[in-house]
Amino acid sequence: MPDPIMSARGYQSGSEGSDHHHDDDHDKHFSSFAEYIDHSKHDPEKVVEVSPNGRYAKLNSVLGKGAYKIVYKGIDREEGYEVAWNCFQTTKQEYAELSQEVEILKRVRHPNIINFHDCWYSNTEFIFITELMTSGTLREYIRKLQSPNLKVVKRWCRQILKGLIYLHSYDPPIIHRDIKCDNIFINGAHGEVKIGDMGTAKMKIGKKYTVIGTPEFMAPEMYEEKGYSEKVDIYAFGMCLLEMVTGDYPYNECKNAAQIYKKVTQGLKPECLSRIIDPEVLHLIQRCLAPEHERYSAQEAIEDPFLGVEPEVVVLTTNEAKNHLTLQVVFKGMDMLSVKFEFNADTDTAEEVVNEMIEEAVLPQKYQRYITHDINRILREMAGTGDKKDNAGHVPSSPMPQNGHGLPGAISQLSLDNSGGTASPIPQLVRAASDLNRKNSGSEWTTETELPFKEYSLDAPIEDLVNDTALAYHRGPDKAEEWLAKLKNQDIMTIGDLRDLQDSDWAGFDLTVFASRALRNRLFGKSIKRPNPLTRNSSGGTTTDDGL
Ligand SMILES: Nc1ncnc2c1ncn2[C@@H]1O[C@H](COP(=O)(O)OP(=O)(O)OP(=O)(O)O)[C@@H](O)[C@H]1O
Repeated sequence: MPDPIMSARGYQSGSEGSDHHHDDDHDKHFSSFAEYIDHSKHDPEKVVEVSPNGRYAKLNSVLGKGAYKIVYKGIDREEGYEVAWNCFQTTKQEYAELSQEVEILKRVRHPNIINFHDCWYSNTEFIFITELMTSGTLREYIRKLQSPNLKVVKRWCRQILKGLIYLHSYDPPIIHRDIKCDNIFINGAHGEVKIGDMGTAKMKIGKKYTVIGTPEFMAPEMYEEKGYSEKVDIYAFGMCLLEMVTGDYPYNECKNAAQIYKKVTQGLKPECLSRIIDPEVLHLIQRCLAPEHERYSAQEAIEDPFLGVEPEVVVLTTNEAKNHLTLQVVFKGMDMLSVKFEFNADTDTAEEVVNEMIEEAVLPQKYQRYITHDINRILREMAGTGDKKDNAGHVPSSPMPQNGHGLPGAISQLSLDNSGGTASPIPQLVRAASDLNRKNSGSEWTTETELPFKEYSLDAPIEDLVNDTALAYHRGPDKAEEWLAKLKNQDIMTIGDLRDLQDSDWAGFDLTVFASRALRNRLFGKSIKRPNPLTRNSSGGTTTDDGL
């Protein structure tokens, strides 16, 4: 039988070394078996232990050591990915007392919290398997980047707070108790930040150097031993933010824990706080370090102006005439949150479209002014592009005032001026408007109210609905084609297929908010409710439905 070690690791004696091995050891030549054994002891990929259920393997590679635990690289043999194998010295009795906490930890699942996969007790050690983080801790990163810029700091803070919001939303809240930059881990490639060292705070009680938490990051109420709440994590987060922006460990002016204790209980803040000049950062830190009853919750902290998400509207596509735009509201700093919609510069106004999306709860009300302003900026820029081409001198003095049809007033004026001249070098936006006016007066275009409501049979092809909808909402055949393709991509072929869908299914079609709603409204026989600023009732509600 071949020696399992030798065959597994490809031992080659000096003279017999073959060149057909291609793993890490392959190019190494050992002069003796003893040398090979010695090498394999240091081989970081060597499996040195296996979990009782056989799923996890511990490798011969230490990722790091803390005051309480040693962390090794491990492998999840079922899924084939690397994990962190954590070894924590404790008694079986203590381990047994943790069983309830462990069950909770197994259920904690959040993108900003390191996953806890499994645990067991073996030979004086509590062993637990967690997600492996590849780029070390936030503290190491701060040292590496010297002083990270505020954009990066904001991104980190949002992620940490999202994790805390999640933990604190449990009933009773899960309190981490040891938030600090060493317990926050980074995955470098995507700048992903996750809270780690979950659940070990309790285990550290009764150990030699017992404090729950780390003195510099401990809120005053933690020293008082009168009980504390999840707000201690926010205090610690405030200290982390202080470290992120100053690069200094808080209270590094203190020589020992006793000095820190004295300062904290007297309400004296770390010296490095006085170096912060940015008023927004300072405000957030102060709200996190405030006495417990005045301190931010995690939710309040993430909504602080320093971290507030800034929506930005970007143009995804435009037609040649630049009057049919596909726009997207992107929330900088919020992963994945964006809203895509179509905008018809001839018939829509920024105000109406934004109001509509707020009514439909697609956008939060608080961004109304911001997004409206940004859409208007885009429209102005579009009109501006046209201006450059307008060497006939038809430059709108102010392209943005809106007329009742949502067309920038000065532009619609211009379109009338140019209605007869096809060769006139009018702005593209203006030319499109005049084209549309002409189409609307003929049979090619119509408004929805002119299309009678139609009951589609269940086996009718979706083309019927899509084409009618595009026609009703002034969208051209290209749009109809686009919508059709997206539906057919998901195997939607007939009206019956569409009628069976849930709201969540519609969300998966990659249709714009507008397209999705227009199709549904047509299918279920409703008109889109659009607030008309000209006919608001006294209570500020909407009285009309202009049928668009
Ligand atoms: N999930 C992980 N992925 C990668 N490395 C890790 C992971 N968890 C811990 N480490 C590494 O192991 C080291 C020790 O872990 P940690 O600091 O959590 O130990 P501890 O004894 O619980 O902590 P402390 O000394 O802060 O109380 C960390 O500094 C880090 O380098």
